[in-house]
Amino acid sequence: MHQRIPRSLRFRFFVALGGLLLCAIASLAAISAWLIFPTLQAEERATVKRELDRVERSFKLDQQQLHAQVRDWAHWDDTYQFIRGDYPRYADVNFSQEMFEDMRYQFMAFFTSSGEVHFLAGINPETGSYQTCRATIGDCSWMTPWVNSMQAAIEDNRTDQISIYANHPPAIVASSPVLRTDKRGVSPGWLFKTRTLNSEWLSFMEVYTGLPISLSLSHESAPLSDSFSFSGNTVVAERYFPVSGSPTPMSLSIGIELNRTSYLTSLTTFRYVLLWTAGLMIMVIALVLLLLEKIVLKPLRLLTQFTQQVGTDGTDTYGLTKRNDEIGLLSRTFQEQFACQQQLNAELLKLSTHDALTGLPNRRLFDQRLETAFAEAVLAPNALAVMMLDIDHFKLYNDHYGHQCGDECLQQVAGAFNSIATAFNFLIARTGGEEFSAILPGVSPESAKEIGEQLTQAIDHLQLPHATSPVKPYVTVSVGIAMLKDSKSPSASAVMSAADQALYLAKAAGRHQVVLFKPPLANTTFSAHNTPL
Ligand SMILES: Nc1nc2c(ncn2[C@@H]2O[C@H](COP(=O)(O)OP(=O)(O)OP(=O)(O)O)[C@@H](O)[C@H]2O)c(=O)[nH]1
Repeated sequence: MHQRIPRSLRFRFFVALGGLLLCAIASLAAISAWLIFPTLQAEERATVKRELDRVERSFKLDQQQLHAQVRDWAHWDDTYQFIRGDYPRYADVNFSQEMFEDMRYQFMAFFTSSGEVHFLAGINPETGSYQTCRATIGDCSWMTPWVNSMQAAIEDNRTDQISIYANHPPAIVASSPVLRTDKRGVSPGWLFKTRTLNSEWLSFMEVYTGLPISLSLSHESAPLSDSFSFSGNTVVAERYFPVSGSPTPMSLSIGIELNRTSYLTSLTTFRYVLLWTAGLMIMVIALVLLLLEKIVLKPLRLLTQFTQQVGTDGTDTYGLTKRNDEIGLLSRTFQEQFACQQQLNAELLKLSTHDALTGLPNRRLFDQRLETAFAEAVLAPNALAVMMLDIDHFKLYNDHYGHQCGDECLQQVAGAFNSIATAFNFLIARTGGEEFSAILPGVSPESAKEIGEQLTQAIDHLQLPHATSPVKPYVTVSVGIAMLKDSKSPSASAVMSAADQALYLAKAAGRHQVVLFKPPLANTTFSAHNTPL
């Protein structure tokens, strides 16, 4: 039966590894949420901002070109003469609908130095027809808002600059004072040119920038700023420009719509990388677990079972001791240690149950065996004889030959006793200094006496010299025997006591004899019935 380990190494390792895996996944999620995704989003915003910058540069370039063209025209002697009234054919020679369309001009206005209209030309946004006038009347009345704004700019001294007019659609307006080509003298007036930011202009900008562009006017003044709106696969970004020449504060916004392909591709790639990383991590951990289970945990589990099993039947069921690794070494060491411990236990047991001098069982073992034999005899019921044997005049032996020789004598006597006990299969123990006891289960009184005789004869045959013995010139023994059925009460101690009494009689009767205990008869003394054989 293998003991279950509630907090096994395997359990602890799995828990630790599970925790580690959770931490790693949580870290990946945290890094993604707080580092990778914001970085990707910031990168996307930067990309959109760069595109807005590019569109703004194109827009500014268009304004500068218009301004440059206005200056070019305004600083031309022909224009100078025209505004002074010295070149009447100027308009016919230089202006045409094709020129306005080619240069993407909507409207052109010449003003005198006092701000009066000198000449106006433009393409009517309603009809698309080219018109030239000297005043904003009749077919040229559509020019009135332009002229008003421009005259306001002249009054405010806002000339020689580029502005955005909040018309519908809005327009960029460039102005310059008219001067001679060599720029000498006083300006006789001003030249204004407008370029409407209409659908044609948007198409032009789209071709120029390669981006879809939108334009809108807002009735709120906004500083130069950006706004972004991300939705699905597209991002709409707008850049706001302040608008001049309007009675109320207004702003113009140029918007672009961009595909989020790059961002979404990066996102998808990153998610794939993340998934693959997590998947690979789980796979590696599963593989590590598998290897760990196969290489370490399973053998360790078997080793645990082996250590439990070796204590009971000692078998190496899983062949662990044959392994050439640490588990094999541990198993072999454990097996050796266990064998060594078993041997030590056996030796300890022998030491605690056997007499060190003679090697015969000692009193402790004798008492245990006597209790068992007694219980079995009572249960059977069966005959049980016990025997007490004592060397005669051993004190005299010791005194004469010395204690050392006494020990050797004891060993020889014990050896002779043991031979007989082995032959008749009974237990004989050294239960005192020169006293021995035997248990003879299932023997009759006669057989017991016979065995007693054989034991005394065996000692006689040893012919161990005992010069001071009054009995014989060699070592002799006396034997007392008692049958369980003859003892005073049915107990192990009672039968031993009876055997002791029989031995006493044997000694009293001159020693070197076997006496069988006889139970006292009514009105008779105990000793009268226990006579030497
Ligand atoms: N050498 C030796 N002597 C022992 C040992 N154990 C007991 N003896 C001796 O055995 C002797 C027993 O003497 P007693 O009890 O007087 O009996 P005895 O001299 O044999 O006389 P009886 O038994 O009456 O015949 C003592 O002198 C003990 O010292 C032992 O282990 N070795």
